[in-house]
Amino acid sequence: MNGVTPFGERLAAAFDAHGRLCVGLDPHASLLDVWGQPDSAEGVREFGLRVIEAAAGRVGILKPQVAFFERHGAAGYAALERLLREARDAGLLVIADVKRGDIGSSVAAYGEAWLTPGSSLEADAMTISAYQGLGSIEQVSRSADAAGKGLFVLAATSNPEAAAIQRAVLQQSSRAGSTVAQAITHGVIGWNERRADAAGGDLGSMGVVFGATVDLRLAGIDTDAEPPRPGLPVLAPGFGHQGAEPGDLRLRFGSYASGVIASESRSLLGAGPEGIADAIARRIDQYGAAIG
Ligand SMILES: O=c1ccn([C@@H]2O[C@H](COP(=O)(O)O)[C@@H](O)[C@H]2O)c(=O)[nH]1
Repeated sequence: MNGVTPFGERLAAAFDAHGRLCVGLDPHASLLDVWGQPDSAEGVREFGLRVIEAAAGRVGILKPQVAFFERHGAAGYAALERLLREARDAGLLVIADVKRGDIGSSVAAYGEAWLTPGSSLEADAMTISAYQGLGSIEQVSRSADAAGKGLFVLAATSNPEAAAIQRAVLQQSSRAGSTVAQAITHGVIGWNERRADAAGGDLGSMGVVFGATVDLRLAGIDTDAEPPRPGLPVLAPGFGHQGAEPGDLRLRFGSYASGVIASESRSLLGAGPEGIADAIARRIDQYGAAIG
């Protein structure tokens, strides 16, 4: 062990302290308008600072959607750097929703940008895709792990049009006969199991993205199976605006429920700067009741 606290341990502590709500930071142009902010880099920065102020101390996890900062070019990235720093300084675990994927050496470079301690874009975890093969994320998985960072690999995403690809059945490889979503999920579970031999911990540091709107069984994921050990972190967008509700959490995720991070963006952000703190507090209570 190199003395860093694994992401999975920090996530488990965030669950214990604040429950499983994750506030999505998605400064859509229409929301900036509601918040009285211009659609500019300054606007997304001010919007983000207020969201962080409302989230800090109430919730444990923040998920900035990087696309809404990238819209504003270099100045948008400068705003995001400031927000990542402020959020982490305020004690929030930050998952950068960047969805990067490429050949292994290029994904590793994305990992250096977002997960290197001290880098200007440092987050606690990032979203990635393995559609160029599970081997393409091996290198970034090792460096994330060494830095105590986390990864969330797209498996069964919330958008309905993803089903055709994610439910497709593999023809070759040791996972022939599995759906794409299942092969990715089992690859991630296997990675956590191998790490657990060395590191222990109740929750792994590598997770998957399962949309809260998805019937996971149709994607080949058995939600009645024995829960994985260590537990599997599941980043679950789709609550709120996309239609899933806290009461769906156990129903949808079954034996994966204990690792679920329930992510909501527009449904909270739409409350505006005056209402967001109350909206967050209400949702925390509802998720708490749903998970028991
Ligand atoms: O499967 C996925 C993966 C990521 N997302 C992202 O989450 C938020 C959802 O926003 P809402 O306003 O709560 O609908 C957004 O950043 C997506 O890019 C997802 O929706 N589904």
